[in-house]
Amino acid sequence: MTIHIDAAPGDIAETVLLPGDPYRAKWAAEHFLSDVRQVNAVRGMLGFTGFWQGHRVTFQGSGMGMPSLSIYVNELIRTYDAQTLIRIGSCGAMQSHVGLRDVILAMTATTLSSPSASIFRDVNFAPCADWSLLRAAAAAAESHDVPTHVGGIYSSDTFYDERPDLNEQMVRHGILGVEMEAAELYTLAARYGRRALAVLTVSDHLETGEALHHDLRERSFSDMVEIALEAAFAE
Ligand SMILES: O=P(O)(O)O[C@H]1O[C@H](CO)[C@@H](O)[C@H]1O
Ligand SMILES: O=c1cc[nH]c(=O)[nH]1
Repeated sequence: MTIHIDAAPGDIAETVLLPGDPYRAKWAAEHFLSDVRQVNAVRGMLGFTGFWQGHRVTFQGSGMGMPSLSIYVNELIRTYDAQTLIRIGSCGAMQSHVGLRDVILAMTATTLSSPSASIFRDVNFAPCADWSLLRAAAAAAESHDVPTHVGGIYSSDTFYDERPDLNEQMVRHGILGVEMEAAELYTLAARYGRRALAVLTVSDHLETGEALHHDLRERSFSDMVEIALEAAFAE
């Protein structure tokens, strides 16, 4: 048990999929896992452990933003010894060739700040995905009928952004989409020698202003979840 996760030792699988939304964790666990058990409800940040094709998996909500994700990922790694951590999140598209509901595999995650920024001082650390997971996710995506893009994303501290100039620089440098957690996930995975990846579904488009209803963000991103599961257990 930790301060934020009520699971007993052994209740959390080595492979943890992390949606920001705890109700996406509930939907995904009910939809994709068998023999499912709820393992966390502290602060409503739901977690579930079950089996996907014989493999033990935990879906654990991580909340919104890097400070929240940092709490869950620190506890999942340091107390529960999680080895593979895959974020399954929504994001805003930043390029015109990226469409609503497309999948993005985040090779790198640029950020202005993160809970880890202070330990790097003057260094601009480059948070990046685990190569074996990224390669496996790209291969898995080929058998899904969903346009998939691999490249850099931007992990922002704000959803309601007041710095359009920053977004302009991201767009100019080919950043595919914006979300709020991956950079800290990649940094913590690097620190503790774990595997991490962010598989994202485009829920908003910064250029067109399109935005999916919250019900769809919670319960419709099946391709993203399947790609993450297939990557996690690829041979
Ligand atoms: O859908 P999730 O996984 O929460 O991810 C995105 O959605 C939230 C903002 O609506 C932020 O957490 C952002 O990163
Ligand atoms: O951080 C996020 C997440 C989803 N959509 C956005 O536009 N931003």
